[in-house]
Order: sequence, then C-alpha cells, then structure tokens
Amino acid sequence: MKLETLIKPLGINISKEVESIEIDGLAFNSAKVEKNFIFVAISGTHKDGHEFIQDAISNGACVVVGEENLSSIGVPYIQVFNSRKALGLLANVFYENPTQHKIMIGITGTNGKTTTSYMLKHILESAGISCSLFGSICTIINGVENISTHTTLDALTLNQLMATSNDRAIIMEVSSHGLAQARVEGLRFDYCIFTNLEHEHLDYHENMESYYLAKQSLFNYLKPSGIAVIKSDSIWGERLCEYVSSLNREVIKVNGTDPTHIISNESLVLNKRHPLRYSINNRMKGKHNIENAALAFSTAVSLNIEPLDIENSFQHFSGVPGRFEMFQHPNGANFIVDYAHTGNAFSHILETANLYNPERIVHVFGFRGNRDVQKRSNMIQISLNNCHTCILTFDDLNGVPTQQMIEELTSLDPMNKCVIIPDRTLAIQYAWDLAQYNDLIVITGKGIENYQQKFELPTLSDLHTLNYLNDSFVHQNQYYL
Ligand SMILES: CC(=O)N[C@H]1[C@@H](OP(=O)(O)OP(=O)(O)OC[C@H]2O[C@@H](n3ccc(=O)[nH]c3=O)[C@H](O)[C@@H]2O)O[C@H](CO)[C@@H](O)[C@@H]1O[C@H](C)C(=O)N[C@@H](C)C(=O)N[C@H](CCC(=O)O)C(=O)O
Ligand SMILES: Nc1ncnc2c1ncn2[C@@H]1O[C@H](COP(=O)(O)OP(=O)(O)OP(=O)(O)O)[C@@H](O)[C@H]1O
Ligand SMILES: N[C@H](CCC[C@H](N)C(=O)O)C(=O)O
Repeated sequence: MKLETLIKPLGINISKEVESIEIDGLAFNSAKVEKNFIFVAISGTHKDGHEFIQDAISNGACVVVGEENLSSIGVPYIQVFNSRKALGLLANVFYENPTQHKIMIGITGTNGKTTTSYMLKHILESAGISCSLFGSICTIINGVENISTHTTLDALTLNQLMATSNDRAIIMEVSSHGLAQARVEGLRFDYCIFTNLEHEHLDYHENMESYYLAKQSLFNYLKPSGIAVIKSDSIWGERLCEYVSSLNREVIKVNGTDPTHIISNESLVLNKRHPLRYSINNRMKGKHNIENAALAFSTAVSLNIEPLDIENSFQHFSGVPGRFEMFQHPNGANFIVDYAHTGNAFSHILETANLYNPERIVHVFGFRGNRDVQKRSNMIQISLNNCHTCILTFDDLNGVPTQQMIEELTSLDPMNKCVIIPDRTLAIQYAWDLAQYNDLIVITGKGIENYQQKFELPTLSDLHTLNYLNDSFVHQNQYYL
C-alpha cells in the first residue's frame, strides 16, 4: 500500500516522493520490523520506542512515525502528536477498515465485561448472527478460539485479527488500559455498553476520576447512529448518560433488576422503552449477573431480536468459564469458582453465596502482584464480614518477590483473622479438606486461568527467622512441610 493512502487519516502533508513509498507492513516493536515496514515509535511505560529507531531501520523500516522532533534519521520521519493514536489509524487503513460492515459492540466497565460479552454472543448467535469475540478469556474468530494475552489487544493486532473475521458482529471488551493507550483508535462502534465503575487499576490511573474518563472515552467512538447502553443507577452511570447525550448519541438506560429472584429463575426489568418483566433461566446466579443479563438483553432488543427469543436462548446458555461456576465435593459441600477481584465483586459473590444458606462459607483468594494495592483491605473486610473462614493465598506475583507478598498478606491481617497459605494449590487443598456437607467454598481471583506463575517459597526456617509464622500460619505448616 502506498504511504500516501496509509497516512490520509493522519492529516499530515509529505512530499510527493515520500508519498509514493510502498509499505508492506507496520510494527511498533523494533524487533518485529521487516523490510519496507513503517515503525511507529511509542513512548511507553517502561521503554521509549524512539530509542529503538535505529534498530527498526536496521531491520528494514523505510518510514518512521514518532512524537519527538527528530531529523536525519536515515529514512523519512513523520512527526505526530500521539503515536498510539497514529498506530490505530494506520492499522485501520492498512487492514482496509476491517470492521466497517460489521455490527460493532464494545463493552467497558470494571466488572461484568466478559460475562456480558458471552451472554450477548450467545443471544446473537441464537438469532443467527455470528459473532467474533475479543476479551479477557479468549478471542473467538470464525468459531476458532485462542487464549487472550490482553483484555484489549494492541491496535495493530486488533485490526489484523478483525480483518480475518467472517462473522457478522464483533463483540469486544474494552479495558481502561486499552482506552488510555488508544488501542481502539480508528474503530467505530454501533453499540457501546457500560457495566459499572468500582475501585480498580489505581496503580495505573491516577484516581477514580481519570479511571472514569478513560472508560468514558469509549463512547467517543460511537458512530453517529450508534447507541449507548448504560447501567445508569450509579453516579458514574448517570454522569455517563449525560455525557453521551451531550454527544448527541442515543442512550438506553438499564436499571431495575429484581433482587428477589437471584438464585432461582431470574427476572429482569428493562429500560423505559421496555418496561416489562422478563424471566430468564440464567445459570449464572447473583444480582450482578442479572445486571449483566439486562445489559445484554437490552442491546439485543435494540438489535431487533424478539424478547421471547432472547428469553428462550437463555435456556441453552452454558455460562462463562470461571465466572460463578459451581462444583460439588463428594461429601456434598459446594464449591464456587469465580473471577472476583474487587471489593464490589466480593460483595456480590458472597451475598449470593449466603443465599444458599450454607453452614459455613470458606473463601480462598489472593491479590495479583504489581496491581492496585489500595483495594486490598476493603476486599479482606468484605470477605471477613461474609465468611466463616478466609484463606489468604497467592495470586500471580507479577514479579513481586515471594517474601514481600507474604509480608503484604500478613500486614493486611494484623489481628490474624485469616489463614495464610501462600501456595494456592495447598490453600485450595486446605479448603477441600475443611469442607463438610452443606459448606460452601468460594475460590476467587483466577477463574478459568489454569496456571500460577512460578514462585519459590521461603524455607520454613526462613519464615521462623523472619517471624512470619504467627497464628495465621499455624495451619499452613502441615501443608507446607
Ligand atoms: C502498562 C501497559 O498496559 N503496558 C502495555 C503497553 O506497553 P508499553 O507501550 O507501555 O510498552 P513498553 O515496554 O514501555 O515499550 C514502549 C515501546 O517500546 C517498544 N520497544 C521496546 C523494546 C524494544 O526492544 N523495541 C521496541 O520497539 C515497544 O514495542 C513499545 O512500543 O502496550 C503493550 C502493547 O500493547 C502491552 O503489551 C503492555 O501491556 C502490559 C504487558 C500489561 O500488563 N498490561 C495490562 C496492565 C493491561 O493492559 N491490562 C488490561 C486489562 C485491565 C482490566 O482488567 O480491565 C488489558 O487490556 O489487558
Ligand atoms: N455486573 C457486575 N457487577 C459487579 N461485579 C460483577 C459484575 N459482573 C461480574 N462481576 C464480578 O466480577 C468478576 C469478573 O467478571 P467479568 O469477567 O465478567 O468482568 P470483567 O469486566 O471482564 O473483568 P476483567 O476485565 O478483570 O476480566 C465476576 O467473576 C464477578 O465476581
Ligand atoms: N486474579 C487477578 C485478576 C486480575 C484481573 C485483571 N483484569 C488484571 O488486573 O489484569 C486479581 O485478583 O487481581
């Protein structure tokens, strides 16, 4: 493709000679550059792509796009205001606007994106609309599933993959990181859905306000005919409705679920346009899942799918891997595996668990390393308020040293109210052994993820020396040795 065509949406003038350069590909990582590629230099969180320009040129870059004011780099250089945005726009043109004829649905919010996306895919496919799915668990394109590396992939990969989709609709989760990093730049949505906003990712975003603004920015990508479907009964939801209206885009407000049917057949009351009560047989229990179903339901109704067909489709909905999945212990105790990793999600899951009237609730969970630490004590408090036994364990450490994580867990539990078993397998084993008929064991944080990043536990004598073997560690010894 000629550079002239490629850079049109950037609105930048270049010489005729440069315009005629033939481009064979794009890369934003110097190691991935090949002959006749454009290299887009991005100033990132850890590295600065501008420092790799010469590597990129050695690998074959014939044009470089970047933010810095550079000259004489050896190949034509195009300076832009925002390299990440430029990457999205270039990728979209290079892959020939792969989504222009598709029904594009983007879902954002702290919790519920994956669940809502699975529900919507199921409803749409039951109505004969094939869907590609991009999200935290996997990408599914033309029915082929691949494990995800990110909730929202980078702009280049997104466009590359979308160009391979023969499906009629694309349903994608759009994370706040994805929005802040312009990973969806160049895409346009027919529907943008907002689930909720809770304390999360404040390791990355400065505060709730900037976290909200990142989420809000998804709605800037609505087509002029696009529709926002917003869970509106919160301050953030209300504010978002006002914002979208100010953009002159249609808003469907979703609220009003019926909390009396949380674990039986659920009912949901939709927006003002459809003030009807629908009853769905949702195998995913909990008020939060009624909310997710209501968002999926409202979007589908707006796509002209008959409410009765939607109700019927839920009869065959098999749920979402790792989200409120129930299993039974041979002795009759029940297990719930879930992906809850915020205080609000804990409230939903544990309140739902309590509705089963178990003898005891035992909760196993940890905290991913190098992520929002401010949310942790609230999560422990909610767990302690709702459970008989809380077992704190490791989630993925993400580079945090084991001893530091042990220290962090112990300091979060100064009164030794929790049992601390760092090795997650042993923590689950402990809960398994503890479980008796009518108990409910809730394991949260990793959901369907069937791996645990490798870590080396300190030896028992190290723990003694470091004085970590306080009361909460007592139970661990028998499993640790
Ligand atoms: C903090 C963060 O989000 N980082 C993401 C970001 O990396 P970055 O741009 O900051 O990269 P960097 O390492 O600083 O490098 C800067 C630039 O130098 C380039 N470079 C670097 C080295 C080199 O030799 N040559 C070279 O060209 C890099 O390719 C890059 O363009 O862009 C990369 C490409 O898209 C992502 O892989 C990377 O995700 C990291 C691994 C990550 O962990 N992200 C998480 C936090 C994330 O995005 N999570 C959300 C889900 C959140 C939710 O739960 O809602 C997600 O959407 O997955
Ligand atoms: N509407 C909701 N409100 C509050 N909590 C929810 C809601 N939906 C799901 N949850 C909780 O959040 C967890 C994650 O749900 P889900 O995977 O659907 O969200 P997500 O937004 O995709 O999260 P992530 O981006 O971290 O993968 C669930 O396992 C459940 O505990
Ligand atoms: N098990 C993890 C889930 C992380 C969710 C993911 N969306 C992220 O933060 O990258 C936790 O308890 O924090």
